[in-house]
Amino acid sequence: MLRILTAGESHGKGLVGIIEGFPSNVRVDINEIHQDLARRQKGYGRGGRMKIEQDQVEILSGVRNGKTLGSPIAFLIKNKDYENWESYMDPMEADIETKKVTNPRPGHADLTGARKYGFDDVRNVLERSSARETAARVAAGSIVKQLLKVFGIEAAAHVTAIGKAALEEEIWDFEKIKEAEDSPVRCVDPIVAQQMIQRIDDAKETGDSLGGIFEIHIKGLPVGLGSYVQWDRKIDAKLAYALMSIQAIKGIEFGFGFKNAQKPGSQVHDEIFYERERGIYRSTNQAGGIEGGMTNGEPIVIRCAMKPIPTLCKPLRTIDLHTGEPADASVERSDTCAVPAAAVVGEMVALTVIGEEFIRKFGGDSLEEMMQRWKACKST
Ligand SMILES: Cc1cc2nc3c(=O)[nH]c(=O)nc-3n(C[C@H](O)[C@H](O)[C@H](O)COP(=O)(O)O)c2cc1C
Ligand SMILES: C=C(O[C@@H]1CC(C(=O)O)=C[C@@H](OP(=O)(O)O)[C@H]1O)C(=O)O
Repeated sequence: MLRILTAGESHGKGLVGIIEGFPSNVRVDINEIHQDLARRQKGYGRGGRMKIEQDQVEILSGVRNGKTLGSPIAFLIKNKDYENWESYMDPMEADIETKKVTNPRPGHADLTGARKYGFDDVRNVLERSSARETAARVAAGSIVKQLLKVFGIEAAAHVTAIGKAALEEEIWDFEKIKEAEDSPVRCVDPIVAQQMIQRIDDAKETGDSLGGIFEIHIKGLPVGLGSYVQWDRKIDAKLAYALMSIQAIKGIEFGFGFKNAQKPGSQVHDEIFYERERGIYRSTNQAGGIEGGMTNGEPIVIRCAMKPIPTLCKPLRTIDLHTGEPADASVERSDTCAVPAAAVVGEMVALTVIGEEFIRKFGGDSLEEMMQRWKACKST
């Protein structure tokens, strides 16, 4: 079973990731991990922190001479910002008296985290609840991506809405979606992209923040990842779990999930056809590639809704944790909008779920073993 764990505080020394249950003999290209880390850092609307960091991964174990060993892969991503925070974040000798954060931000983990863990300093919560953690998940996802690529599985993500600026047209062409990479807001339509940029500028100007929607497409999938036989083996359920765990993701749909709810079945379900050369196929993919908790061979299409960033430069009302008196929510610096970055995180997190199911179906010891079983499965 593939398992991924992360550790690390946002302004601590760094982020650590462990990938357990990854097969041996998979070639790992560190430059590709760096490219994915850089993709996550980009995107119009990010704040000052992204000017400080330039995420690079150091692999600590589980890889030898560029190939995986089957042992746990551990890696480190250093936080450059740590040098500015060392005196407050040193694991053994931090100054915990000055610079206490006592005004919890509505929408962030601050208040409930402090009450749950018994802190009088919200810093103890915000450090780990921060989406800085997603850098480690992207690095892990990038390694899983390199395994899946060997089997022709690829993912891409694009942003379909930022605030009210939204794409009207549905885009299901994978190559077109990849073009979103060239857009500062990761949107394939340059006119809509410009509207999105304008919305972000307006929000920044007024001290506000924005959320939006991104869409993930995964192609090249075999039939039958996941299963209908038990509730916790359904692949849509697993994807939803993993994607909802990304900071600020509050909604998810597969295919035309919400639109389909308003249509009769005759206009929704993807009819089944067969041709000798082509095999079994569908002419539509309204289900988004998943039926009965299993991949049906069509591309997976998932849409995720991200709420607006909780830290507002024009702060919302809150209370001072120590006195209970009304106060402005704390603000140091913040992203105005991070939907383009979250799209990359979503892409990578979804690939880790696909990787987990792929390993479950085709065996997880070595790449060669997986290849044999995959080929055998393909020829049936
Ligand atoms: C890529 C990314 C960047 C984010 N940047 C910020 C930020 O700069 N400021 C902020 O307050 N929240 C930011 N968030 C959102 C918070 O981390 C998130 O809202 C918080 O952890 C509370 O969790 P919840 O929204 O899932 O309930 C970001 C989220 C993502 C995915
Ligand atoms: C550090 C990252 O995102 C951070 C996520 C985040 C939050 O509250 O989630 C708050 C901000 O951190 P800071 O307060 O240091 O500016 C973002 O920059 C990152 O994506 O690498």
